[in-house]
Amino acid sequence: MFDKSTWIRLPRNVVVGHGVLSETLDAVEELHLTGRPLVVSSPTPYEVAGTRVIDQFADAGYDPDDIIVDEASFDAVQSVISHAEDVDAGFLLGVGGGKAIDITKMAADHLGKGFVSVPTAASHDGIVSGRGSVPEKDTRHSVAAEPPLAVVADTEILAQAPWRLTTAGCADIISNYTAVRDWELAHRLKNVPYSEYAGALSQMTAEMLVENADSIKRNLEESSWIVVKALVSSGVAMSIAGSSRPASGAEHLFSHQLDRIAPGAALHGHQVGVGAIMTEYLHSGPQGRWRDVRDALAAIGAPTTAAELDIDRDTVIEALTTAHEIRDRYTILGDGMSEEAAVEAATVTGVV
Ligand SMILES: NC(=O)C1=CN([C@@H]2O[C@H](COP(=O)(O)OP(=O)(O)OC[C@H]3O[C@@H](n4cnc5c(N)ncnc54)[C@H](OP(=O)(O)O)[C@@H]3O)[C@@H](O)[C@H]2O)C=CC1
Ligand SMILES: O=C(CO)COP(=O)(O)O
Ligand SMILES: [Zn+2]
Repeated sequence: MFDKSTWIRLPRNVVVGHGVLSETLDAVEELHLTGRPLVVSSPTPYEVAGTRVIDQFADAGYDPDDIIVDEASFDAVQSVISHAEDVDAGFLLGVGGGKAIDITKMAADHLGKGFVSVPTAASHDGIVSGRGSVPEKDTRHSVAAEPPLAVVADTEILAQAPWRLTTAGCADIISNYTAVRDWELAHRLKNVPYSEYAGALSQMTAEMLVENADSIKRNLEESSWIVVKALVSSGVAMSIAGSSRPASGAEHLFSHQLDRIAPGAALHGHQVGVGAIMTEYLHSGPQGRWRDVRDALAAIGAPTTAAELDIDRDTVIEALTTAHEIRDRYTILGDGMSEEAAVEAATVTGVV
């Protein structure tokens, strides 16, 4: 008997373009959401976009409330949940980078309330995904969360954000190459469920971004357009898969481990990009495609070395040799790299 079933939860409205922040109210009203809007943001995005979103709702007769979060943690999620309950929020808008958006989608999931994603940086592919990524002690959880009902991505705002945030988003997409390789490997070796559609979409998204690398330039708003479309596409791949597998493999485990050992040193996207150079080397060997990954990152101006991440050699080696412990996700790292092998991979690829 055929007894498979799946839920693919995708946004209804994806609004992308110059000045579309002013259409947030329209995008929300079109969803028939009711009650009090709660804007969840972090300090800079609050200034850049949060206040304008609040004003829009206030002018339209809503009674918006807001809360500022500083870190991606379960405590922060809990504080948003408590605040939303206190003010009787009807729906939540996450305004910011990956941190604010992840916290909001997890809080909305717990509350059973609608969630709207308003990215202020094209820095990560969690803009659309129904996953939240949160560190806790020695591990990092990829949690099922409320996918956005609508996404409002204003390319004017994204283009005005620091350029390094955009190159981080590009690197998060380029890392899909190795994430899909790891996923295929886990399927073959460990019978992990694999979705051909999600894998193909994720890989195609990375290929299209690399093909468009020449058009991704500082001070060019069209760059934000190209990158945010890729981030949306990658998030859709995660939604189809029902996991972050299409966009998160060993290169993400390496980055998550860096977040523990060297917190705040570099952006998520930049770390996973450098991780992808080394994990591609592990997949395909010295003559393999790791140079293509490195060159694609270099072409868009993302870091390709530990020094560019502001991380020292020993930290890279420690993160590589311990990354497999972060979570139960089978990757090319298997049951762990020896120190000698980690030094070899990081040295041959020029990361250290
Ligand atoms: N759920 C998922 O599927 C995914 C989740 N992620 C998660 O997302 C996070 C990484 O996202 P990222 O965006 O890099 O992290 P942050 O949200 O921490 O944003 C990075 C920095 O950019 C600042 N910022 C954001 N927007 C602007 C702007 N318009 N102008 C100036 N500064 C701005 C933030 O300011 P401030 O300090 O004030 O916040 C912060 O300092 C990680 O926690 C990662 O795990 C990543 C990919 C996928
Ligand atoms: O960053 C992600 C995809 O780009 C997903 O994060 P996780 O590794 O926590 O699932
Ligand atoms: Zn990522």
